[in-house]
Amino acid sequence: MSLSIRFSELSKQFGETIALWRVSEQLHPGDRVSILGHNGAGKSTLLHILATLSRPSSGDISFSLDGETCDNPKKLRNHLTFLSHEPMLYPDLTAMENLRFINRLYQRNLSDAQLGELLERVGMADFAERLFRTCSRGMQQRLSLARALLPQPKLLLLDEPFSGLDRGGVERMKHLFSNTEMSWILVTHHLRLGYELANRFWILHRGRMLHSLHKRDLSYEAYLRFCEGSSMEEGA
Ligand SMILES: Nc1ncnc2c1ncn2[C@@H]1O[C@H](COP(=O)(O)OP(=O)(O)OP(=O)(O)O)[C@@H](O)[C@H]1O
Repeated sequence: MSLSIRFSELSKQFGETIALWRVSEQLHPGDRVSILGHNGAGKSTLLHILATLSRPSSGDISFSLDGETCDNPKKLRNHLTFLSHEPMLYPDLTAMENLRFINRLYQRNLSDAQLGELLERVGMADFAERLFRTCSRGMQQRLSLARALLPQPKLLLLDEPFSGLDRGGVERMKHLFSNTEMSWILVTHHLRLGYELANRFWILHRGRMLHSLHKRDLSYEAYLRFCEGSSMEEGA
């Protein structure tokens, strides 16, 4: 199963605020995109629309599964998952119980051993029996990633996935995002990580797509200059 997205002239307004203005792009299977831009540039707004969680005020967006147009959000959400600021996990369930619940929700039939392996991949194997509400912020972030990976999506939408993670957590996520056939779209203020991991870059500025770049032939210095053009500061 492959997933592609094409959107054109997408705009989103919240009352008087123009969050996105006539943004057009395409996402092909295997694309790894970093979305960059200053605070309020429209990155999360775009990600929410791509996640089918928000509708644009105007413009067109079309999703294809194996080349067939699909406009059923429920079906699409089986193939794309979203790691947002909200953990979307149950505070009074343990890490493992949360994964069992998500497993049933997506009807994936993974065994406890497979769920254990997933916890291992995100570095949470030692905390399988810990209640989610008693997990530290970084642990919660790791478990949120496990939730997003569990359905084995074709596209992972990632809003600041590195926030709250220690160095080991960042390294694990880097490894996961570099060694996957999944497409992903990453919103980040970490310019270096955004460059290292992605093969495409969408730079937003005041709701507009200022630059859409491919990594081939684009040095880190040149990339930084494009980012600086939208007056961003380099992240850690
Ligand atoms: N639900 C909302 N209601 C009203 N305004 C909103 C809403 N969501 C976003 N906005 C506004 O839309 C604009 C774009 O916000 P968005 O969250 O997409 O930016 P961002 O690039 O993700 O910013 P940041 O880097 O700070 O997370 C901002 O001016 C924001 O205040």
